[in-house]
Amino acid sequence: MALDAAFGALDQHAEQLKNTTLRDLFAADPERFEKFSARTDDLLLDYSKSKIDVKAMDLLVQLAKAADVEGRRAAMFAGEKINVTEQRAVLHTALRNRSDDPVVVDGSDVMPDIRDVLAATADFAEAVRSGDLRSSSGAPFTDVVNIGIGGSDLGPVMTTLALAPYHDGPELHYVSNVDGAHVADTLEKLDPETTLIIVASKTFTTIETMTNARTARKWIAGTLGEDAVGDHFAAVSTALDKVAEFGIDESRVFGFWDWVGGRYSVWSAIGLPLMIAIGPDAFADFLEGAHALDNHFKEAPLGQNLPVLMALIGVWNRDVLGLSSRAVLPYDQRLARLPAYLQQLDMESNGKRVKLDGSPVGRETGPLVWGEAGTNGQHAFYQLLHQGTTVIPCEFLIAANGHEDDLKHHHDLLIANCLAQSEALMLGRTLKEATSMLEASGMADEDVRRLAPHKVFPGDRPSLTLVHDKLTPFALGRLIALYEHRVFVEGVVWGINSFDQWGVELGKELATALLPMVKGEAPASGKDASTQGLLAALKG
Ligand SMILES: O=P(O)(O)OC[C@H]1O[C@H](O)[C@H](O)[C@@H](O)[C@@H]1O
Repeated sequence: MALDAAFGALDQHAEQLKNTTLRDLFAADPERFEKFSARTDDLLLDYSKSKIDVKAMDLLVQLAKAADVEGRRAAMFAGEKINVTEQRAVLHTALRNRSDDPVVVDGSDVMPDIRDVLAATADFAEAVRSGDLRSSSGAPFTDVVNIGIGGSDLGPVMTTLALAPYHDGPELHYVSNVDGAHVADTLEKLDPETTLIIVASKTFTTIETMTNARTARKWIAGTLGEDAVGDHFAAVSTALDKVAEFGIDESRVFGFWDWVGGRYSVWSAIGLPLMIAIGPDAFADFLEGAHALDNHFKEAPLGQNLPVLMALIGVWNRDVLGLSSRAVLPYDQRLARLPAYLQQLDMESNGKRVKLDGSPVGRETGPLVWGEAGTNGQHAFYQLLHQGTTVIPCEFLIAANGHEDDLKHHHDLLIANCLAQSEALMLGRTLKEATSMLEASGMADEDVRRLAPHKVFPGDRPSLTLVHDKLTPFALGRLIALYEHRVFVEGVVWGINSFDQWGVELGKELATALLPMVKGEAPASGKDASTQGLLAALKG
């Protein structure tokens, strides 16, 4: 079936399903959970609370076939240059390839280089952790500051928090924002004598990172002397010449390659801060988890393939049902930064409006991704999820076990809350149910009539739930890879390039042009009236 026809069949089927609620679907089929859930090892995806039936899933799998998801998947793993606008391969999967299989780009196997850099980062991380690597005054490093932004920040930040129970190295800090408050607040707490700075930037040109790196350099040189700088800096980049210009010794520079997208780079040397925090062995488990999911993605049939299923439900919600956002709701405090991480992964990848050939997509593409850790979100924005006029598909994440063995009662409450939310969104509460509930409380009839509409929940609101055993390094690696491949499959179905990010360029260009005007070195003439007015308000 051609892609347009596959979409057409889905649109038609959605029309037929329009008047069937999730309540109806559950009432009609006691085996709905078995039919619409899938597993790989201890990772379970429950998609039964999505507005789908068997026919919708069949049509969605046909859509995936029509879009040649299988062919595109094979092309990605094989190192073909599927990032066509930048003429690059897309090989973050090679970074966590734990098999002996070669991965060939431009005729040569990239695995030996990957293994070399991984070994070098592991040696460096071990030396920092053990205290073998010393500061300029001979002290072991107690603190590490990673300076980077976007993909050179969010992955390490998110995973460092997620794996807090595995930390046994120096303390990690992250500086990303060009706002001087970020670097100032971070460095203020630290002793330069025992602080190591990692400058992480794929391009080594990003203005935020370079500005923060120079400020940190001044902080070290200003307190410990210019000669101390070399002992207190390391770098991660693909632009080794630019790192050398900055003055970081090449023995402390860890490279990666243009076929690693920034938002897919946590598996590369960009993961160095995480490796310093949890150690190379736990970092290897993290890679193993991602590799296991890569194998699942490659091998499982489309209808049992977790990232494919998540993508198809994503396309169904966004494109067929027209739901414009999705909320990521991890019931895990240590995944508090996952929504921010997924915002870059998903929205930078699939926030596109033209296809590979430059023609308009003609359908909806990537949704707005947002979220917050449960249960905090429940006491903030869930009101809108349950009773607002906008339907927002939710994605719940929960582990069967926490790390706090003596606080199991907390975890039971966490699970109960997580399940209650998806149940409430699905079921809702009818006017009849609200009325009888109020009547049963002995309320006067007039008050019942007045209050009942406010107690109605429309329900029929879709959600996915991901369950796993425990948030280990392996489980975290697997979870991130799951989302990466989900984004990939959605991008393939929409026919877009998920691996470039031209949309971030215009703002950068304009900021560069505005800087002399902000500094008062150039007139603001030629700017629109609003920009001129704002400049005047800020700079007088
Ligand atoms: O690692 P860098 O080259 O410093 O890039 C950092 C980030 O900035 C860019 O503007 C892109 O939007 C991101 O994809 C990237 O991760």
